[in-house]
Amino acid sequence: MGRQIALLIRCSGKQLALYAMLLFVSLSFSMYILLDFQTGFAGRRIEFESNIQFVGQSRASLDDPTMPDDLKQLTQERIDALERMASAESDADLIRSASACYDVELRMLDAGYLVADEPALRQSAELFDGMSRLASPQAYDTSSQLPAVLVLSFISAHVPYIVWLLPGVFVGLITLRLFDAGRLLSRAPVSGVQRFAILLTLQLVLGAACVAITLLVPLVFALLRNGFGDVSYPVVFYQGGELMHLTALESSARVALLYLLLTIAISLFCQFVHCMVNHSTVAALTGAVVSLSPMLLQALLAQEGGDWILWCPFIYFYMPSSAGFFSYNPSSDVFPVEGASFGRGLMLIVALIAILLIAAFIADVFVRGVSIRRDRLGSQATGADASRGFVRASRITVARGRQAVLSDSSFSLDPGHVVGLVAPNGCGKTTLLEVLAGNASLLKSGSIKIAGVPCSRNPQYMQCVFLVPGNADWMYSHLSPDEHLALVTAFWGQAAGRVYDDACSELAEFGHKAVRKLSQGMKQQVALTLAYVSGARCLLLDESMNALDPTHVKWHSHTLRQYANAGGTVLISSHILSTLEGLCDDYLFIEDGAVCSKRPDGTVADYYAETFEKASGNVLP
Ligand SMILES: Nc1ncnc2c1ncn2[C@@H]1O[C@H](COP(=O)(O)OP(=O)(O)OP(=O)(O)O)[C@@H](O)[C@H]1O
Repeated sequence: MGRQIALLIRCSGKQLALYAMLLFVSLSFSMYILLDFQTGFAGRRIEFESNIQFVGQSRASLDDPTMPDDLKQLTQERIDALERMASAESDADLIRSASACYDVELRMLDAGYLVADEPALRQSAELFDGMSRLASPQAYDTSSQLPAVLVLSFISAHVPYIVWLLPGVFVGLITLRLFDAGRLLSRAPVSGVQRFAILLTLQLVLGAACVAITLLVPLVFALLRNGFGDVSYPVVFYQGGELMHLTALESSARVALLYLLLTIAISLFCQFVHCMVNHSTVAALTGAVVSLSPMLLQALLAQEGGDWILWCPFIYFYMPSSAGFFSYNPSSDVFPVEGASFGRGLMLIVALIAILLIAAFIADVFVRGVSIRRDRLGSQATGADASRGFVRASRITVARGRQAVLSDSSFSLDPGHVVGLVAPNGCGKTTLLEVLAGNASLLKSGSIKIAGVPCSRNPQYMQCVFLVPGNADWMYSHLSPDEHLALVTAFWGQAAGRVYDDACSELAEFGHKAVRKLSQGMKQQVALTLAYVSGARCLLLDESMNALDPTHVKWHSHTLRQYANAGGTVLISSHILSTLEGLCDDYLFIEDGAVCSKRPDGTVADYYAETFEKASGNVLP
């Protein structure tokens, strides 16, 4: 499994690089703006300066003989504090005298001499008291003065919340796309548990890489611009009604931890949704929309906080709130709800991730497991005339939704045979190939067995069979043929023989190009080579040679013959009957909604004309 995961990580490397580039451009731009951003303290300084203008007025009021003595005393103390602030030579002096000033104002408020917003005043007094107790309190006016490490929490507070969702959605999208229904790896012979473990590990590794990239961009930027700074720089803020003290490093570590957990939660949620809808884009978008809930909850919180909100893990993902406010700057808007704390949030988030993990696992393994149960039931049906053969279909009825496509059909395919599948458009060739390839949900009754294993997505069955669909959508457009070959070798784990080596060397010329840049014929060459490399004993080819040039038709016909001679079974559908003519030993025709096995006396083209064209009266002059 390690080899498979390592390969998938390597295959995702290009997308990761693209992510890093996009992020670098967008974050660098916002960082450029943010690094000159005024911190809250700049506002405080203005406030203090305007207070000092009132010193003169206050001093004059001291001459009023009617003024009570205790008020005179308090006013004098306030004037002293404001004057100390005005002449403060260091940040420490400024903060300590501001704290003394708030303290006097509080006493004036208590004595009934001051009319003010009491909660705000008390909070400011407490914050400045907390700051003034720090060993070296400092007051930075702009973000470009902050220690580099603190820029992470500063950025977390200012970058739009949507940026923090990007890695989770991105990781969800690129990992789940690999296993989307119909894609190459969705048919890999791995168990549900193994696939789940692969996806989970991939999400963790890529998620951690994305988080590292996202945090590294502002960190490098800040290092260049701000210098290293002091990692023990104090951060003071309110949380759940309590004054908190953190160092810059602790605050940034909280940001990184929350970010990683958020990424895991989103990608897990995407995986959970993917089990239900089997569409990676829908899953990733749903994950993104749900992940926006912290913003909605914050909006709710601002209006009315209720105790219930404390039990919503999503609100703790709101990083400016949970990780400590972005600087020394005293803040009162961090978790206004009493009882909310980072510790509690962490506990709830971990519980949420555990629940998502279990839910995704159950959905992934058990929801898909339904088809296995049905297949077991199907396998109990006894065959009428299909008692031998490597592939055995016994009285099968196949339907797409309510529309029956094939009814009550039995046939068998022997090893060493190349069998042509012939019928007019829409008769059910593709549907038959899909059901033979393990899509048991199409099988309504009867049984299909390959090498004695009942049709299902279970690994033993999927190991025996390899379907090459008619179009190239099942391959990964951003990966090269070489990467596809590596995936098939890693997941199917077979690949042997000279013929397969020859097929691979045929691709050497364009093996490094992304599949989306190949022509139709080149894509078909890649697809056929993947089939040989899989080592599956039964190949199902859906019009897989229609775009090949005559030379490649000859080459692959020869290869398929060798493949059959080595004990393989090939079922190939095509409308180009001349291609089948020189290649096939037997034929399956679909007539009147049922499959029948025949070896026509004359050419297959004559049989086709006789059976399908004359029957429909659709004969050209
Ligand atoms: N995805 C689908 N959803 C619903 N019905 C489908 C789907 N694909 C095919 N069908 C229906 O199933 C029937 C058989 O289609 P199928 O694609 O198996 O035929 P075919 O013989 O492969 O045709 P062609 O030669 O044109 O490729 C058709 O009636 C078609 O309308």
